[in-house]
Amino acid sequence: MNGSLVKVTIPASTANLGPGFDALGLAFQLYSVVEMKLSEKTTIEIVGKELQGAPTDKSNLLYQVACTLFEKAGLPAPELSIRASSDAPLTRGLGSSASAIVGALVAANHLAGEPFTREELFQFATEMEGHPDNAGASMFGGIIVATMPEKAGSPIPYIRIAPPAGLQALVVIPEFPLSTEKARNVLPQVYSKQDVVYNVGHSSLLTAALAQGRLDLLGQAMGDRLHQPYRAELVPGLKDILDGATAHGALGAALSGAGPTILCFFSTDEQREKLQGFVDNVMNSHGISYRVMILQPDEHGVQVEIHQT
Ligand SMILES: Nc1ncnc2c1ncn2[C@@H]1O[C@H](COP(=O)(O)OP(=O)(O)OP(=O)(O)O)[C@@H](O)[C@H]1O
Ligand SMILES: N[C@@H](CCO)C(=O)O
Repeated sequence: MNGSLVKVTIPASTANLGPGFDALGLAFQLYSVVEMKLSEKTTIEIVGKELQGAPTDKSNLLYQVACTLFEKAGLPAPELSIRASSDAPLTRGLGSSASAIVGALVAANHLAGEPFTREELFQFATEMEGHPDNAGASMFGGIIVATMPEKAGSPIPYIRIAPPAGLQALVVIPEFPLSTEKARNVLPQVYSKQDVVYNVGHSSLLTAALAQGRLDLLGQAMGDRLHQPYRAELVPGLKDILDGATAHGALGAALSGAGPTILCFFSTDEQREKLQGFVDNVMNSHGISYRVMILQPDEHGVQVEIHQT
């Protein structure tokens, strides 16, 4: 039996950045940790308050993903000792499921003797999530531009962009959870040509602005008509923040992933202070409990330490 303990640190992430629905992701310096080793009998320990509620039996996502990795490698289902903790909350739009999937794949791949490359692990993570935005950011760090491949089962085409210098995010995290499934179920099946053209233009401009460090264009480029207008009914305060953020210090604002977290980009202390007062007013006027975090982009993606036991 491989006696090593694999410790994996995975960044949380935000997806979409407004118009880049299922295509753009950004990693944050907000981390979860998965420790995994082969064992006689499976045990799963969940540490800290953010992951409370996650199952501690073999239905746990981390165990399930590790088993899938072993199966893909042609190995029998393993018994594992798993310990998980996180500074990022579950079901809030900060990519917890993607970071868990990425962490479990990377850890299990080491225990299985590294049969797969990082690119292949990204493909598996994307297939499990159904879209590459959060998974790419957690795997590689920085800003990820990615799409599903034309042919199922093929490598995921993506480009990583270094985050522009000085870019920071103020994230407003409501206390209530919102599952991605619920937030996808409110989206229409069909869109008008005008709305599709709007998003193609905005997402393209946003990607180019991020690549060239044009923070001045984020406010215009982050407009979206594909998901935020429909998800606003699930997130009190979202519409007010999206409508008013750039007049109150933000470079641009968006729903983070499927929500309910709301993301406001800024780059100076003055902008942050103005924004903080604005979001406090909006959230309090809606009577919503929330917390605010200031987050910097993560540049490294998933990190691995191996400890011999
Ligand atoms: N460390 C973990 N251990 C077990 N299950 C986890 C872990 N992290 C996330 N999950 C599972 O992922 C679910 C959350 O996934 P969901 O896609 O709804 O939200 P999210 O990933 O936090 O948000 P988003 O995808 O919008 O950024 C949790 O309810 C839980 O089942
Ligand atoms: N792109 C996804 C992210 C959440 O997993 C969505 O907005 O539904």
